[in-house]
Amino acid sequence: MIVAKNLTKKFGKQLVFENLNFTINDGEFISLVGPNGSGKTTLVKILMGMESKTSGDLEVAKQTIGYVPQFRNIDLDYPLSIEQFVRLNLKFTFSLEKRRRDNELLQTIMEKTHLLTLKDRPLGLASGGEKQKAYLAQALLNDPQILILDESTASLDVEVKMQLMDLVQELNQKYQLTVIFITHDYELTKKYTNRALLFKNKTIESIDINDVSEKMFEQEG
Ligand SMILES: Nc1ncnc2c1ncn2[C@@H]1O[C@H](COP(=O)(O)OP(=O)(O)OP(=O)(O)O)[C@@H](O)[C@H]1O
Repeated sequence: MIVAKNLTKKFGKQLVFENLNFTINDGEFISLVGPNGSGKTTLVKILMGMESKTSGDLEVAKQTIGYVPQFRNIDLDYPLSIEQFVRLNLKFTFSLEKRRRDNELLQTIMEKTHLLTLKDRPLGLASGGEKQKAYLAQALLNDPQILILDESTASLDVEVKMQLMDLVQELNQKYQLTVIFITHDYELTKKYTNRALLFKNKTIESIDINDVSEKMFEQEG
């Protein structure tokens, strides 16, 4: 569970948001919505311990967080295969027993993300959707209870976006994974998420999914 109490963030004199109060329950699929610069990434960074808060509290029960970043361009001659790339998130160990368990875990994750048949494909030659699945698999390797998707679908075409979101939905439903989806996409919010947290006027509002409207996705603050 994630609980924010009067959470405030300033960069120097610039107020990003103030007095955020919200709760995210285990197993929820939440969208984090708001205009450019409203503080979505900053909030997520505070959640992951990468950025400090100015005041208030943000409590996260002892849970591991997996982070799937925005789509990245990868050179065509990037030297790792999909499986080798996913493996980067495994800590090196001399223990043979630990290595055996890591390999089993890797296989399970590759299966869950439907990457087994693609494992030897060079990452640089993989399609946008396949790359995104590889980032997802890498994030899942730490067995997170919370998954953050940072506009992960932004530059994918509609069909591929849906495939990725279907997969995340499957993980959310089967394993009670909490998902926080940072997005500017109205359709995906409506189709996949249970609730929206909307940044507005430097604070945050919880919006029932039935009340989420296209207007909330307009970019002007
Ligand atoms: N390290 C930093 N130092 C100073 N200002 C920052 C820093 N990081 C972010 N900001 C500012 O804080 C505000 C919120 O930025 P943030 O990236 O959280 O917005 P966002 O809602 O994620 O935007 P977008 O939808 O464009 O990704 C912006 O005005 C940004 O310029």
